[in-house]
Amino acid sequence: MLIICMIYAMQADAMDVNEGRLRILGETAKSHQVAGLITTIRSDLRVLAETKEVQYDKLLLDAPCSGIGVLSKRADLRWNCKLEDMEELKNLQDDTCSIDSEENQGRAEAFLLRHPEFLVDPVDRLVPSRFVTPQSVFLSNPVKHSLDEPFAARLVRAL
Ligand SMILES: C[S@@+](CC[C@H](N)C(=O)[O-])C[C@H]1O[C@@H](n2cnc3c(N)ncnc32)[C@H](O)[C@@H]1O
Repeated sequence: MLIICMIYAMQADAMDVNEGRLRILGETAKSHQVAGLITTIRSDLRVLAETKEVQYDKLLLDAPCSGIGVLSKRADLRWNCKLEDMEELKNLQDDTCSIDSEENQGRAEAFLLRHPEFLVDPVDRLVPSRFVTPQSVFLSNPVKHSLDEPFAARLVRAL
């Protein structure tokens, strides 16, 4: 739901600068009876990346993008996070609501160039083959498939 969901054992830390989004997450978690598993943290991810006081094994990044994959609903034009801030991680899932390859494959490829210790974890065992690109990441067509999250890449630290 939020920009990142950091998972440690059965616990998840959800971080966002937007208090309203965190409140909605808290309410949703409560209604699904998993509130005890999620800690919401109001913070700027860039600050966390600089202090590096916390380390996680897995991270789901739903970073701000142009949102052009869901233009019928909204357009979030900020792009505040840098994938390279996540270099301490073992697993990273990068999702966007965009159909712009520069914001999708372009970001993942640039990260992999800077971090050769990471590899793409192929998504073909997780989603139908029509959503799997030759680079083994998830890509859907919002018009054709009526899905709001057009892109996802799973990156795993190999070394
Ligand atoms: C694409 S939206 C994620 C929306 C979320 N998946 C949801 O369904 O509510 C990106 C989120 O990143 C948050 N955000 C933007 N810059 C941030 C930053 N520097 N640190 C933490 N959160 C940030 C925004 O407040 C926004 O909620």
